[in-house]
Amino acid sequence: MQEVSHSLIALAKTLELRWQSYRSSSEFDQFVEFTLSLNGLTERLTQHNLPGLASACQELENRALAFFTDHTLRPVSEEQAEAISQQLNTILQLLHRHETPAVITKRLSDGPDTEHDPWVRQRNVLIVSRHGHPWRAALVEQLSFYGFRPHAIDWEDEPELDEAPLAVILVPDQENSSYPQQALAALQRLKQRYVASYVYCLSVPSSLESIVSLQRAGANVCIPAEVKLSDILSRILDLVESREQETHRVLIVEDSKTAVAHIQRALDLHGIDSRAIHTPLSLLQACAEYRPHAILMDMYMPFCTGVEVTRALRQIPEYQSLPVIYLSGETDIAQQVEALRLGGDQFLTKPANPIILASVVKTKIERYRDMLRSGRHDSLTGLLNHSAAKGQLEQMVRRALPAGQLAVAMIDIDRFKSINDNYGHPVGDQVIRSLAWLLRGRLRNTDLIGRYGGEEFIVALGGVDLNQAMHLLDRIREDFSRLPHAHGRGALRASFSCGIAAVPSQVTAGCLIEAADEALLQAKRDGRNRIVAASRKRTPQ
Ligand SMILES: Nc1nc2c(ncn2[C@@H]2O[C@H](COP(=O)(O)OP(=O)(O)OP(=O)(O)O)[C@@H](O)[C@H]2O)c(=O)[nH]1
Repeated sequence: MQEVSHSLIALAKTLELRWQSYRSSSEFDQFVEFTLSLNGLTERLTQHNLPGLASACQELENRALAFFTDHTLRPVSEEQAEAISQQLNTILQLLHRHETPAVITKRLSDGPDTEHDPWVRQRNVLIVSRHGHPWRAALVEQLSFYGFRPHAIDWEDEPELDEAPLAVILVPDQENSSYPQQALAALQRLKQRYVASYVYCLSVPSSLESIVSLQRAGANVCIPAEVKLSDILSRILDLVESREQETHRVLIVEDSKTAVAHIQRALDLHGIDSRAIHTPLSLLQACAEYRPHAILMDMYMPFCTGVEVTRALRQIPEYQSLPVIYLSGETDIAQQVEALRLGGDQFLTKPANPIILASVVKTKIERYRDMLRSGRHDSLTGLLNHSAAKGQLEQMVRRALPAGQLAVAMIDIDRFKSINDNYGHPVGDQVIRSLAWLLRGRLRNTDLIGRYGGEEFIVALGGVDLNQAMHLLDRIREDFSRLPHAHGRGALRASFSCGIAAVPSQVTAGCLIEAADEALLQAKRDGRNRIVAASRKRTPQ
């Protein structure tokens, strides 16, 4: 946690220094360096799930980038520089204020009933609506269950919060009609005060005019009128779900050493790892060893063209969708189109602007990762699916043994068939999703959470022993049993049973799952809505 906030603050410090260097020298090169730092900070804020701050940074970056393309704007006027200084100061102040709460502080609590249990995310969400709006109470109740601190205010009220909210949710009085002036004014006021908070406007009619006016006033997300409350919650929960931080690996296929140095510098500045090969003949070996997430391919090389190499690469199933970005001095549009038709993903003209190069590479890699992820994730809940969860558990066991700690819980919703039978499948699905959100909201990013079967989930907690896991999951069990699930005639309550096993009693992923499953069956036999610890050491088959 410390490490994360320090790295953000260090980046902010560099940014500030670069801006000061530019201000004292007025050299455009320094301005470029400042923009590069800004871009790095935006990326890092996105990775740290601070979308509000990231978009504030992005806005400043766009403002700065205008000076790259429009030469008539240079040198930067005093007035423009002052505006940039102010925008930068606001971002830096917010960043310092966010320093601790910005990062999810989830660690295993030593004492079970401490007031501020670190496993629970205490993050403010501001709901603005007319007094007594029916959605207000429902949002407050649901958000509290998932570990948020909701605050509801009327349109004209000033919020009294100890820190900026993660999100602001605007609920208009009338569904599916344009936001009245009073709501737009409140939105503007709040956005000015909480620059970094993410603003959701609910029940927005599908008219371009309405969406544009809300965006101008500061809305980040406009949710159409037909979207249900449960889906709105899922979007807010997605906001806090951190993505695993992974490095981006890029393989450069380029015969010119100068071009390689230029590209590697640009990638390096943006935290992208790279390796270069000077001949396409060693491409397959480099791909196997380095496992790149994208390839930057020169178009014209001594042995063959980039297009030929890419076509050959696409014959190998493993590399069929690996992003390939061509780099060439080629400006002939027809040639570029042909190159893309033959298997490339993007064409950049050399020498590429470093910011554009890094941003294209990152975008392509993110899309590629999303595509890979979709095969590993369950579509109803967004959690890891059965086989991906098993694979990840095996890795966690390997990392934990021989001396580390790891606990595995199998969780199964009680009498789920009767929920489906009495209230219908869509309500059953909603109960499954609610449990997924609760687990996502309460567990650490490093924990494994998977949907193991229909209404069965698997959880693996690294660095945690059996007793600690029992305590933690029991709190989640208790909260889940109190959570109301809306249906056509009111709300129902559900519960789950859970079995837990841990290393070192169990020494393989298979043994952990079997032992936890056996304990889960015992929990069902003992009356459900309870947690049972595995009692027996299993021998690996
Ligand atoms: N709505 C919905 N139902 C599902 C899904 N996957 C499985 N189910 C249903 O979940 C039910 C599971 O029922 P059972 O295994 O008999 O167990 P149970 O009713 O939960 O009872 P206990 O586990 O003994 O407490 C079956 O009726 C499945 O059809 C799903 O994705 N959505």
